[in-house]
Amino acid sequence: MLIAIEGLDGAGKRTLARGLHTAWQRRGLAVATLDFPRYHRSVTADLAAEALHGEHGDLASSVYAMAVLFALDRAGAVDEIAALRARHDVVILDRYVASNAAYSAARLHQDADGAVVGWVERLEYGRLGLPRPDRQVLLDVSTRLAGRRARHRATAESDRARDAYERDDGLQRRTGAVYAGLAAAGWGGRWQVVGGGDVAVDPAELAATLLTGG
Ligand SMILES: Nc1ncnc2c1ncn2[C@@H]1O[C@H](COP(=O)(O)OP(=O)(O)O)[C@@H](O)[C@H]1O
Ligand SMILES: Cc1cn([C@H]2C[C@H](O)[C@@H](COP(=O)(O)OP(=O)(O)O)O2)c(=O)[nH]c1=O
Repeated sequence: MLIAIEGLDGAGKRTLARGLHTAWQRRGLAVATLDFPRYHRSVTADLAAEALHGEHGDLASSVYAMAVLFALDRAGAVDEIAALRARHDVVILDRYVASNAAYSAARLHQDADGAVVGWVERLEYGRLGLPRPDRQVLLDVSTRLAGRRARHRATAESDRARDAYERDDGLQRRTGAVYAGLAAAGWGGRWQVVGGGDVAVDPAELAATLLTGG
């Protein structure tokens, strides 16, 4: 089973991915987690991060160029995803293709049925041959809470200074709206929205629901 966790910067995706990982392991399942972008393992991922921290000239100003970098990072992981799936019952992806759709549409002030969302779908699921996830989990926390956590993390961890996307409150708000639209439309497969109203998500409970298909 391929499960993608999606949401805003600071939504708590990494924390939830760890919680799901532990919950499934406790049930005796073989679990693997893969984070995107694959920092320090993929040059394209590192270039994208560096661009979002002000390097590489006007690279970050191009929505499509940034999306191509993130997409090529994933394209380089197609074999790795297949190998992980072959050896595990569940593979958790911390961000996946829908991140590109949501952030790119938000940057262009488009919504979930805008042109760039279709372009991401054709590029990544089409040309680059990325597998569609069995389930996409949208961790739907408010922009306010996600922003507060991202700011806190930036002060607590020296290597986590906020990047251009994280500093842009308007972008985060629009990204949240696009994510909601993608989930409502079932973009790229089935979605489960959790955490709405900033309620705490119980990973063990969610792990059980995802397995039973509820
Ligand atoms: N449910 C939660 N309750 C309280 N703090 C949380 C929760 N989830 C995440 N955090 C904290 O918020 C920050 C961002 O969480 P993280 O999982 O790294 O988010 P993301 O991967 O979505 O950017 C971290 O400092 C984390 O410890
Ligand atoms: C994976 C991915 C991330 N992004 C954006 C979301 C984030 O704002 C930014 C960095 O990804 P993120 O996973 O949040 O990295 P960090 O650990 O540095 O916080 O890139 C895309 O626009 N498209 C993608 O495909």
